[in-house]
Amino acid sequence: MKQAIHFGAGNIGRGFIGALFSESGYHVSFVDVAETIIDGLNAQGKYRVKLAQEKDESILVENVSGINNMKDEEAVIAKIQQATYLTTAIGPNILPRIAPLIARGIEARVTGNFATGADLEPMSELDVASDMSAGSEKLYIIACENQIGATDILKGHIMSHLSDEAKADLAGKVYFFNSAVDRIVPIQEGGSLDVLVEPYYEWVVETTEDLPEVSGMTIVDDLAPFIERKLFTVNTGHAVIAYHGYLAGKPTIDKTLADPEIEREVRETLKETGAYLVKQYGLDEKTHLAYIDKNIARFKNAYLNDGVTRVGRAPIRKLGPEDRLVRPAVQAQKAGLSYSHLAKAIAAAMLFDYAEDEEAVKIQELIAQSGPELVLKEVSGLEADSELAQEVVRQYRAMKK
Ligand SMILES: NC(=O)c1ccc[n+]([C@@H]2O[C@H](COP(=O)([O-])OP(=O)(O)OC[C@H]3O[C@@H](n4cnc5c(N)ncnc54)[C@H](O)[C@@H]3O)[C@@H](O)[C@H]2O)c1
Ligand SMILES: O=P(O)(O)OC[C@@H](O)[C@@H](O)[C@H](O)[C@H](O)CO
Repeated sequence: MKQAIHFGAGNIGRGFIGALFSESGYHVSFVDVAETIIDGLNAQGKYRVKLAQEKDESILVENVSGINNMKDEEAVIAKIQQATYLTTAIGPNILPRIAPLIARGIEARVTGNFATGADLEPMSELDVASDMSAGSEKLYIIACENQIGATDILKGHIMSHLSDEAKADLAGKVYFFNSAVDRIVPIQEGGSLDVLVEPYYEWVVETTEDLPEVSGMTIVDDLAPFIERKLFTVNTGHAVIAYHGYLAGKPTIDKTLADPEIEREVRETLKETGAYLVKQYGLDEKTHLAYIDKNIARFKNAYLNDGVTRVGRAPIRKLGPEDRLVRPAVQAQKAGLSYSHLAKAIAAAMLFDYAEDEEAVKIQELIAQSGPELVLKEVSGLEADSELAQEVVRQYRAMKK
């Protein structure tokens, strides 16, 4: 059977990427530190992806297993040697931590070093033949994270752990492609392996190579408009709802959007990112407005029960210079476009004082030390005298009252 190895058996891993590989005839080996999930995958070998909609509908995901990378690095290395695809959905902050192990797998694959062979599953002649016809002598690596250039970033970490011999031998054998991944998958309740997901999905991969078929994967030769359109519409909109919802004491995204004031704020913010995207990528304005409407309808899906604290999670990452709030605001300012609603969203993110989120706690500590200006400088790369930083601080002080 064709092999895919996926790092991160969480919401998107099981609910989206792993499910697509399984549907495409791959055996999916999930790599994770969550013992219960890994044990469950090995015990059951299957789970269901349930659609968050009125009609009861679910998809059976089969041919799955799990490896705990804290306990069995050799099994991960062995799987990397067999895989056609290696994907991640683990969170941008974790990519540097898994890179050394991925590098060991690649090293073993391209040079033969480190290979124990002990954990390699025997493949039938038919499997070998079908793998060769699918091009499995090549390994395709795709990071599926909400981050611009996530695969390039992962590649940089992997390269720093490879020997010169392996680096020289990668061409034609190991490929790295950036991607944009879109499907809302909330935190799962109940502890089963099954995953509740929204019906909509989009997975866009940037390459000019001819890839072995994976259902649901869209290939483009330039990802920039896709990832920016996604990140600065779906994720900007989501973040605005999460941070304003949190401040208003709302539990979920759909319940927050039921407040017409907040819906108006979301639309105004997305008009700002939209004006930048339309100008930058020559998008058709009407089509983009329809894209905004479509996403607001997705956010209203009450079957998802998606918490504002999940969507607002990791505010240091979300306030980063290349992320969903600061980058479009900086770009809008540079282009002479309006950015006041984005500034308000940045201010709201700095007021996200959720005690169970380590990054939120860290931001509150920085603010307590030296005010919001320090966060904007240290986290967002904005100098205190920039117009954007001044507007954010003004909004922050107004909202804090
Ligand atoms: N959930 C969504 O709606 C959604 C949609 C699109 C993209 N994404 C992106 O997908 C990525 C994953 O998000 P998620 O919602 O699935 O998160 P998640 O927390 O559900 O899954 C992440 C998984 O990674 C595992 N993990 C953490 N550290 C690890 C380590 N060192 N080694 C191995 N496994 C480790 C965790 O145990 C967890 O199972 C993020 O980049 C996110 O932005 C999420
Ligand atoms: O995953 P994050 O923390 O980058 O962002 C939270 C949500 O906006 C995100 O997970 C969305 O649900 C997802 O990106 C939809 O495709």
